[in-house]
Amino acid sequence: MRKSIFARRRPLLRRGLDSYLVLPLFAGLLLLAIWLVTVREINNERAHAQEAVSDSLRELMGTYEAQVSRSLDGIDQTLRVVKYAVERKGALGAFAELERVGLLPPGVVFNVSIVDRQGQVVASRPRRSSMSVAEQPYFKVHQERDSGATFVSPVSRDVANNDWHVHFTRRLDDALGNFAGIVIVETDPAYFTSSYERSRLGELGMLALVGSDGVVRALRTGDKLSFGQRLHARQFGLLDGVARYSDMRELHGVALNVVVGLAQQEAMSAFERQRKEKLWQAGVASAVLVLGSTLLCLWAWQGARHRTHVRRAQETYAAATAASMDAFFVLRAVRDSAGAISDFAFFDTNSRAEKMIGHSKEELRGMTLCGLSPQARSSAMFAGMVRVMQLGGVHEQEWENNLPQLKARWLHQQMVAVEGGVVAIVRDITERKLAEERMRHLAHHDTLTGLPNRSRINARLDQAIAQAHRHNSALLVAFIDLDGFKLVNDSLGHNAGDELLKVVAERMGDCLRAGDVVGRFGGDEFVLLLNESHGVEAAPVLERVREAVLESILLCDQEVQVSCSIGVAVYPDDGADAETLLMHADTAMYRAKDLGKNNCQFYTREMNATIERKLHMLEGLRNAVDEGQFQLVYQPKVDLRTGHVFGVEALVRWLHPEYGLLGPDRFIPLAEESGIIFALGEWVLQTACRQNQLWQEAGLSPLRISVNVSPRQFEEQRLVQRVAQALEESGLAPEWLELEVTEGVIMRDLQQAVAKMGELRAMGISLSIDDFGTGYSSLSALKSFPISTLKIDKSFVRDLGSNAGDEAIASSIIGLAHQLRLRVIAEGVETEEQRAFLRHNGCDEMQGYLFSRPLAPEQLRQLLLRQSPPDVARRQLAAAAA
Ligand SMILES: Nc1nc2c(ncn2[C@@H]2O[C@H](COP(=O)(O)O[C@H]3[C@@H](O)[C@H](n4cnc5c(=O)[nH]c(N)nc54)O[C@@H]3COP(=O)(O)O)[C@@H](O)[C@H]2O)c(=O)[nH]1
Repeated sequence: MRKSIFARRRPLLRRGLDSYLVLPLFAGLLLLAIWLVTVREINNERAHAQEAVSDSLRELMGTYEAQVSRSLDGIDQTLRVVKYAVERKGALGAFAELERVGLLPPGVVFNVSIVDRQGQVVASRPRRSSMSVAEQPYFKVHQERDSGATFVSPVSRDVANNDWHVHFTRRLDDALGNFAGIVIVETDPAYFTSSYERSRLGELGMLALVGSDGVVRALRTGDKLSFGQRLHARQFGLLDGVARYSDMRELHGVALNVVVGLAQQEAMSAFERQRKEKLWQAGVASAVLVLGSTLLCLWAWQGARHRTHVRRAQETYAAATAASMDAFFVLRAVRDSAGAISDFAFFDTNSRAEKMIGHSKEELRGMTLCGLSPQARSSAMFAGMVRVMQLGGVHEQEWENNLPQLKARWLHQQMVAVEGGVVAIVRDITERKLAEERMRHLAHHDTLTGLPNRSRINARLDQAIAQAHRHNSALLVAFIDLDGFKLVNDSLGHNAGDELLKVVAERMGDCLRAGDVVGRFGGDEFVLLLNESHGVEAAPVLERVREAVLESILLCDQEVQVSCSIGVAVYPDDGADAETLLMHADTAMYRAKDLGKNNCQFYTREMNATIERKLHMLEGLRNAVDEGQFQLVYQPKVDLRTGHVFGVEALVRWLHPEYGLLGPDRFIPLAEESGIIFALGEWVLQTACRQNQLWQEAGLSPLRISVNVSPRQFEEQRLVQRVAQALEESGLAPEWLELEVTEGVIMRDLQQAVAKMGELRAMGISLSIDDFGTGYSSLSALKSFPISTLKIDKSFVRDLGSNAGDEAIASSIIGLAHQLRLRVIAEGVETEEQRAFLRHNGCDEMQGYLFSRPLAPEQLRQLLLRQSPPDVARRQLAAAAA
């Protein structure tokens, strides 16, 4: 069941009043009231009952007293009548007289006797035999005392028949007033209790006739009759173990008391019944009350406990949410007349939410979501909340915020349905989203240029192929490789290289049409995807790109110029899938390189033949060293001042079994690429050293032989070791060996290069920088090179005499070299004009076709002999003839 969180906290007093603590108190008071009323009623009932008992007693007493008084009056009457008759007629005639007038009492109840002064019964009714009562106390009382009153004796046995009787006696006097005997009226004691009525006295009621002497004349309790016992008035309250209400009254004119008693048990039985009934009712009411209040109390206690939990949970929630990094919104659903959710009203928020929304909690409490932001109704947030209210449970979603009131771009929202509304936990995930975007971008883009990377280009190419297929249009895939980038990178450093790539990337981008794509494939390789839909040709874009790349760039305060080689494959003619198109574009690009760079080539099937040839060459190259297919030619180096050959440059040739004699440009890059350069370079080094040593041993003037060292060769760890080995094996002195390295090779890792050059220099070997001017050596770096010669690249020499720029460069290099105390050699000197310029500008040495092409060893030997002094030449010729 959903809990409502919209209930506000109730006031303390109300919470206290209906709390489980008040209930027992209230129940206790009610219980007390019940019992007070019950006890009071019982007491009242008791009082009424006791009053009724008193009334009954009084009534009984009245009745009993009247009865006994009547009986006693009758007895006394009889005594007086008999006395009168005796005193008038004598004892014997008295009864006859009385019987005649009917004044004698019935003999069944009373015995009447006349006793003479000796105590002898002289007459009796009913008749009995004579006997003496002289010893009886009642006779003696009258004999001894002259009293006209009736004496009532305690119950005693009759002398005649042994029956128990109460004796009432009166004194008889003679004419002189002397004692003349007594008159006795005796009766059964039961006579005085015969009026016992069960209906009034109950089973245990009491009637008694007691003498003033305390001796009981007759006592009836229920069916039991007794007499003779002496009892005090208060003892009648508890006889035979039965408690009774009793009353005693003295009879007038006779020393007797009448006593009536009602058994408390019987007299109060109605009351007791009622009392029990009331107690039972009160007991039941109490039990119901206790049970009810206990249950109620338990319920209230549980309720209070639950409220406490809820309160604590709310307090915890409030504390937790207040400190939370997430924004909490408690929103109550607002429904329209049809019951549909039309809005959400703010109910509660935390401080993070206040910040996010720019309103305080108090301000928000009076607002609705759509009231705050009308766009909210169409937002993902609103839809999510409605959904969670309909489906329940917990829902999460991320959405891009379009509500200007929320100060976040991306939000993560977790919603929980509660009774009547939702709790929304909202987190600003803008930073995470941006980071993800960045990550996504990085995964698909090149960090340096920001262009799509290889994986992205592949994906875009797949899309572009699909689109071209759909539209039945052509797609151009251009593979672009920068020419000379390596040189810039190696010479000016990686930062300059990076800058160059960024500029080139930007320029390429500027050349594209809408819908074209440029990406960086890695290193200095770029790929263009150009659509040729609707007959619009893409070739002009390629030309624009080529020209844009060719524009010079200022890097490290130097103007640098690079070009690019472009290879193009066209969908669907050159391939139907991305891989094939890229492969063919790459092939075309290599063809562009082969054709002198800075041009664009469209893929043709023949290009594959070139590639195949290249592979074939590579295969042959692997065995060429072992099979002795290489040979060295030597180009003389001439002193410009003397015109004498002072050294030679060893240049390698490959006598290919199929293709004939191949120049180094055809196989050196392949050897570099494949690593065969290590073995080939070692062979060149050893062969050159051996040849030079042979020439020297043949008596020719010693020459310094120059050997070209390629970049990978120079970087190899074992270079110094290999050089030392070549010298050792050939026996050539180190001063007759020179190694030529290019600027780019040195600049690639300047520190290590300088260290390695230092090692070689220390061995006594000379070092020169080849193709100087085409790299980007800094002057400060140049100072630290342990070199002896700079070689001016033939590209600057070619136009000497006609190109002022080249002339300026050449003369600058010469001046610079001399300032650094280096010798300068110019290569590719083909004309007298060039030689004249060089000589005139102080160039020290030259090599070129003007003087000699590269020569086979024997040809060179002949040339050297020609310039040797005559005696040396003669010796040489003789040696040759021998
Ligand atoms: N790592 C190695 N590189 C080598 C080796 N042998 C040669 N090479 C490098 O190959 C490049 C081409 O060399 P090559 O075809 O031999 O051309 C050289 C000369 O023939 C040429 N040259 C000399 N004089 C002239 C001239 O007057 N005009 C003209 N057009 N060309 C001329 O120049 C090349 C020598 O250049 P350089 O080395 O810069 O002095 C070349 O770069 C060689 O370095 C090798 O064994 N290992």
